[in-house]
Amino acid sequence: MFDKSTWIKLPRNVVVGHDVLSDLGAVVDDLSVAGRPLVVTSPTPNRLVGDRVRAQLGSNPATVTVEKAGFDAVERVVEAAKAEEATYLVGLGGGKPIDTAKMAADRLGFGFVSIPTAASHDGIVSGRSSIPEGDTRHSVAADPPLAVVADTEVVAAAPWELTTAGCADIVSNYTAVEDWKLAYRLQNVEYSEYAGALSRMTAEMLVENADSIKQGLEESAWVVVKALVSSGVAMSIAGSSRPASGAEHLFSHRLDRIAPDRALHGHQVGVGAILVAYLHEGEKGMWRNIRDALAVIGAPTTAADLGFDDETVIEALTTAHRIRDRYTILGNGISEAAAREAATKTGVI
Ligand SMILES: NC(=O)C1=CN([C@@H]2O[C@H](COP(=O)(O)OP(=O)(O)OC[C@H]3O[C@@H](n4cnc5c(N)ncnc54)[C@H](O)[C@@H]3O)[C@@H](O)[C@H]2O)C=CC1
Ligand SMILES: O=C(CO)COP(=O)(O)O
Ligand SMILES: [Zn+2]
Repeated sequence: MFDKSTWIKLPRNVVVGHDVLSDLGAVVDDLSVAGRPLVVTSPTPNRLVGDRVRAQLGSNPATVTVEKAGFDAVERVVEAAKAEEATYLVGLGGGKPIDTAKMAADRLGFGFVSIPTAASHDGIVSGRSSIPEGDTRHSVAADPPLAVVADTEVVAAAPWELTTAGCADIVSNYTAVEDWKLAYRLQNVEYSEYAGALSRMTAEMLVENADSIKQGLEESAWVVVKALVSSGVAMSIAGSSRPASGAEHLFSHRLDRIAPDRALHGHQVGVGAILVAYLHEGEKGMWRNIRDALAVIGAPTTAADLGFDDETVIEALTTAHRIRDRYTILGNGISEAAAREAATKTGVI
């Protein structure tokens, strides 16, 4: 008897482009969400476009400003939503307020709208939240946004390193998919050909366009946001972050525990992808293409670029497998000698 089933949750409206913030009211109307919104943002995005967003939402919606991500912030948003009798949330800003809104919406059983002001990683469109707590970080499943409204004029004006971090998060899909396939072959982990192919194609298209991704060009923001959307869709199809998160993400999550907020998520996973590609295929493999693409974009390719010393990178690489139960090329852990060889041969240290 055929007994398979799948449930793919996707955003209903994805609106990307020049001045699309002016369409926000229409996008929300189209969702048919009744009642009042609560805007969840952080200080800079609020200062830059908060008033424009609120004007589009009508009825002068209340705003919660998140300075620091974490479960406390999620709780504060939940309480504010109840106090304001809000019926849906609007996440406005970078990954921090969007993840907070996503988690709070999940807790409340509300829908939420994502308005990214930076293309810093694929969490701005995905159904995953990454919430820090103490020196750990929880990666939690939630529903994806009902709508994504990404104004490329706003995104293009964000600090350039946020965009290069988003690019590197996409480039890291190469190794994430290789890890996923490996887990399928060795551990019989469920693998989706569609999600794997979409994720890899997204990385390939970004790398092919790497030369045209330039600071100050709104077209670059367009290319990167579209890639982040595509990567988010791959995760939705898979029903997990597997298509976009393999050993390079474990490495980054480990760095986050050793030194929180030292470097951007995307930059860490980019350097992780160089190392992990080397571990998969050795000296003649993809790692050079990954490194060169990151270098063209202007993303970090070495430990020093990230602001880490060599020993921290070795520690993170040899202990990354402990982060979560996700089979990757790291298996049950690689030796210090293997980690040092990979990091040295690739020029990461
Ligand atoms: N859901 C997921 O899969 C993932 C979620 N995350 C979460 O995302 C957070 C990191 O994301 P970020 O976007 O780096 O954090 P963020 O929201 O703190 O933004 C980074 C900085 O950029 C500024 N910014 C944003 N847009 C701007 C603009 N248009 N102009 C000027 N400044 C602007 C913000 O004010 C902030 O200072 C982490 O705290 C983590 O919790 C990180 C990785 C993956
Ligand atoms: O960052 C992500 C994908 O790019 C999400 O992955 P995690 O599930 O490892 O948090
Ligand atoms: Zn990521």
